Amino acid sequence: MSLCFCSILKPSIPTSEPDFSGCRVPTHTRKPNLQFNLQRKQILNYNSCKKKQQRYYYYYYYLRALQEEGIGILSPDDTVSLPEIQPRENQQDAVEEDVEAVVNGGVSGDVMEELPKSPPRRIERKKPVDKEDSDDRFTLRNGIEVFEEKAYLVGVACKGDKEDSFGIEASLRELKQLADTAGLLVVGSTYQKLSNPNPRTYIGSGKVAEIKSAIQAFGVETVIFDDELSPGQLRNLEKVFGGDVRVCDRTALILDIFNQRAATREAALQVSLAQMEYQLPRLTRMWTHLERQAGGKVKGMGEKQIEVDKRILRTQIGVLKKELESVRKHRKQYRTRRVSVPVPVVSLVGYTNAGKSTLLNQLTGAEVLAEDRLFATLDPTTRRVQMKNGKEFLLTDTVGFIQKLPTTLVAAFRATLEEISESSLLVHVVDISHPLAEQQIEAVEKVLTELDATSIPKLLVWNKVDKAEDPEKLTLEAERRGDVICISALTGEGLGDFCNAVQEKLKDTMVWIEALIPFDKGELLSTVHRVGMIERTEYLEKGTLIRAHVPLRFARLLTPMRQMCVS
Ligand SMILES: Nc1nc2c(ncn2[C@@H]2O[C@H](COP(=O)(O)OP(=O)(O)OP(=O)(O)O)[C@@H](O)[C@H]2O)c(=O)[nH]1
Ligand SMILES: [Mg+2]
Repeated sequence: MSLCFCSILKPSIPTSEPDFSGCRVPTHTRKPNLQFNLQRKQILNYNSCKKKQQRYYYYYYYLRALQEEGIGILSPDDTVSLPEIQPRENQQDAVEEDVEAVVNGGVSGDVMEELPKSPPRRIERKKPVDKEDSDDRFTLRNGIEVFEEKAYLVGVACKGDKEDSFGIEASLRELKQLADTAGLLVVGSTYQKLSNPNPRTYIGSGKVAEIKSAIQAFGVETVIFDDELSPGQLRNLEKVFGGDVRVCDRTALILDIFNQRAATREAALQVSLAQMEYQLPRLTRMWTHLERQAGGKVKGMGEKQIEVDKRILRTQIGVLKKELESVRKHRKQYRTRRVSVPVPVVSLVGYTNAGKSTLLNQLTGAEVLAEDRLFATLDPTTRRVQMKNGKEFLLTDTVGFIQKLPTTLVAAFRATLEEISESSLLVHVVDISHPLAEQQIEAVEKVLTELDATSIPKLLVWNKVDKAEDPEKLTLEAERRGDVICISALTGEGLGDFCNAVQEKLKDTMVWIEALIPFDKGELLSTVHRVGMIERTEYLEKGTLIRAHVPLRFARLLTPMRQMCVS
């Protein structure tokens, strides 16, 4: 996994070829999916990585990224040629390391059933054989071979914390899913109940010691906290856990997933910007090595460097913002064009993995990626839905929400989410088979409030009824409530009812008009049929008299004909 604490600096990968003899060339030779800051990612990973094989892996892809296109922030003299390193002959397959799990670990309370138990306290794990241990952990993700870092998860349940309706165990389960999505290998987890988080280390000193022993026992490379840590807490924890262990939080993890998945220029820019803004107060760690290398003799050198870095980072944030602005201008023009077509826009919103993209695909034949992973969709996709009765509306798939969604990301995706705020109707898709469906609904409502989208009419949809324990009971409950539709986006069940419900809801968002449409404006009449709801038609001498519900924008277009009617 490559946590994207994007390096913003001139790369410090040596331009002369380092000694990688005996290292394995990545087996997947597919073209790496060049992301906006892939080079920077590889450089930082290279620098923070101690294992020779891993370092070679990052070096290899860094060079490939350079060779492919030369994107990123690099000066021309950084270009180096790909070293010709022969893979070793008769390379042995990885040898499974024998880790003996022992009970009585240091986990307080019952953590997730499916997560491995806590590490042994007393029994020391055999020291891993570097190469074999690494070889086993190369996997292919999104077309890029990545190294699965070993991760350990940590949560804190604060007493009297009403906001955390998910509960610490469910929240950690979700964090594990996020870690899986990011390509990490979760080896254990723990949590602590506290009245207040420790301002220095977030968790108590006993828990810190417990995690330290887990790090040694499992060879943990990354410790992930379920909540956002302050830069100070991050620094202190890294100090206690030791220089090689990376400490990060949920926000950094989500940012990394977004970074891996950003497919369009706008998404890549948004994520890069959010990463840099997240990175700015946390720069310290990258330069502690200067102090260490100098053996303390040139104290303060790292500190000066941090100031320089911060300045560079701020400049780059400015550049990114400008670039993003121009991309957004284009998007706005496109949206304005679309607005001139008076078809109502319906947006799918909901918790990540609820089935939004599957629903869009079922209704429109779109081929949006839908998979059992968190944050499969980052960019909005809009398609036209044609109903059997000839009516139509535009359906937009959007990025999924999650509890504890970092405010930086909500802000970063605000532009993309403008799609939502300009919709006539929001369809809130819920995975009703999920044990925490209610809590997920609340989390989505919270984000919608942050986005000022509460005034837009909503339709609640219970998806995945086919997967629910008692689908019949759910259907009865939905009928009793009257404000929710039961569907299965996967099997297509209930989609007819869904479209009718959308139509009904859209009607509430339309305005009532009476207009006399001249016979030579036939196309206007057919538009009314497609996007509005005609209740009465009368053929008069001067044209067709209609009484109908139409979208507000379209009503404006019909103003002259509405006046003709009055006269
Ligand atoms: N059993 C069942 N599975 C479903 C249904 N709808 C979606 N899924 C599955 O749920 C998983 C997530 O579906 P997506 O459509 O990608 O979910 P999404 O809401 O777009 O997720 P993000 O893009 O991550 O926000 C996929 O594996 C789908 O096949 C359904 O009605 N029934
Ligand atoms: Mg999706």
